[in-house]
Amino acid sequence: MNRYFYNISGGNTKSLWPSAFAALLDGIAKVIPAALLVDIFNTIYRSFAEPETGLNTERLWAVCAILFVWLIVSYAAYAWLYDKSYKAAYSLAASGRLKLAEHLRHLSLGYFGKRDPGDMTNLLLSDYGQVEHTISHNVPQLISAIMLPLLALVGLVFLDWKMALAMFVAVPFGVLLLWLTDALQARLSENHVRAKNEAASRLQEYLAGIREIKAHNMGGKRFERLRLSFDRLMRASIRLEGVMGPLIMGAMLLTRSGMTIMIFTGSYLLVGGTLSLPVFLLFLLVGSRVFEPLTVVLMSYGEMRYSAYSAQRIMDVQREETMDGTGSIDPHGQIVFDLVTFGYDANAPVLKDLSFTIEPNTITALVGPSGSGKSTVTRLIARFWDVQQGSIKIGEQSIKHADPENLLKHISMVFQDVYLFQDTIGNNIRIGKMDATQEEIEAAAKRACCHEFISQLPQGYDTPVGEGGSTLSGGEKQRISIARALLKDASIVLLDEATASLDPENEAAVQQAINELVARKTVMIIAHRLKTIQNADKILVLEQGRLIEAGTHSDLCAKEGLYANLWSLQHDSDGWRVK
Ligand SMILES: Nc1ncnc2c1ncn2[C@@H]1O[C@H](COP(=O)(O)OP(=O)(O)OP(=O)(O)O)[C@@H](O)[C@H]1O
Repeated sequence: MNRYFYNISGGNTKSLWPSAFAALLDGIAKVIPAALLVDIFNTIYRSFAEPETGLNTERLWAVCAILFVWLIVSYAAYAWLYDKSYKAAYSLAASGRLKLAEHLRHLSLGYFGKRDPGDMTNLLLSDYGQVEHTISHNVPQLISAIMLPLLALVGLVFLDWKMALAMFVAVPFGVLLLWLTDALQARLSENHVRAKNEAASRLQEYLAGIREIKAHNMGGKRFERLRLSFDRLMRASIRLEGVMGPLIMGAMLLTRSGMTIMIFTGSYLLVGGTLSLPVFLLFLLVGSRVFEPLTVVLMSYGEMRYSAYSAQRIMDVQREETMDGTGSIDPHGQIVFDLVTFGYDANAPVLKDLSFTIEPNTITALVGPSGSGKSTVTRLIARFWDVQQGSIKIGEQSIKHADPENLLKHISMVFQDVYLFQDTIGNNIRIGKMDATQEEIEAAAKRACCHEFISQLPQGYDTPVGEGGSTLSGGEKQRISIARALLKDASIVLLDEATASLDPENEAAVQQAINELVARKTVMIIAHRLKTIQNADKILVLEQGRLIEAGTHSDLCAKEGLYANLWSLQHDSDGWRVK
């Protein structure tokens, strides 16, 4: 139970206390009118049983006054309960989501490779939603449902222990039934959450890939995957409700049977003359109050069990080890790879014993066949992953111990597949420097050769772009990402050169933008067309993750190795060149 509360509160159990206390007050407030009603009945009953004393109107008025005060106090308690429990739930979920998103930012990219993006979205939205609901609704109910019977039991035992025993005798059996089915409930909930996440992920995949699905006429196959996932969800839902429903109903009936047992016992004792009518009435009234929240909480037991798995999933991600470090790099230092071995899967190295040095303010090109590990090298410099063997140093600092924020502050990256956020063009450029002025943004855009096309758009820099930048051409997106990098003005530039697929006009503009970007920087460029890098200071040739050649263009041509071979194979038109 401790673990349950620990998990649903995201490790902050104290945040549940105000709502628990409010629920307790609310619970107490609920039994008071029952006791007062019995007093009213008692007063009226006595005026009939002992006519000579007459009706004690003063007492009746006093009880009415207390009832009135109770009304105000219970309203205040209820309002407080609402305020505390909802605030606790929503603020826990909001801060928890942000904390988790921040935590995700510090995880290795390898972690995301192992998980479905749809699953991560569900974790942040659906799982937190589930936990939010449990904290705002189920936890206060649970506290009220436990405390109320306990308080009632203590009070009623003094009044008539036999009646109190009759009232609560069935409760342990109801709880026992639930306890016995706990493991089954946990398994069914787990299956259901998994099926729900799977269906949401398939749906997300289907919508994100709708263009490809249409283009390749894949509707049938992909739709089949989607249909199957919905089918699995339906079966998991039926199993969850169909199996757990009767069991929970059984536990509820068992618990509620206490009321019937008590009525039988009360009638028997009343007839036998060992129980007074007002006390019997008091038991009936308190009983109806006590069993109501108990029943509600048993009904929501399934939901609480369900949210336990959601909370567990959230905590599992929270416990994932982050990429930490405190060191600062010297952005003007050498970049040194020393016997680096790395694989996305530790047992299948993609880079093997890789050693090289990049001098500051020089341009180094990475060349090699597809899959030889070029992109992997650039990702390792930015510490998207940590290496398994060897070390990467920038200046004297091993990046394994560098603060990732400090490291990335000094690196600009331009990828082939540019991602633009669903925001204005101006704000997409501003990502390079969040406090940039409009003038700085426009200056960067001019240097990246995108000011002209942006200015021609109806809303200029305020033009919104669709998620992923779907409303712009490939070349336009490339230039916006270069403008971002120019605005950032980092000392190290990692560039996945991507002009090959552009039309000549766009290509010339992107080439000019790249020239602006790489001037006076330490640059590592992945070259797809060798003509573009023939003037690089150093060319590294990779094959199957090993460095097989290194030198200038003329050195490598003279060697007549892989580079010379690739060079002679390429017949590209004139393109961008390192000056
Ligand atoms: N995120 C990843 N998870 C697992 N394996 C990966 C991942 N990224 C790349 N790989 C694998 O690592 C190897 C090297 O990939 P990398 O992208 O570094 O090669 P590359 O030389 O840049 O290729 P290309 O020129 O085609 O872009 C490939 O076998 C690739 O399948």
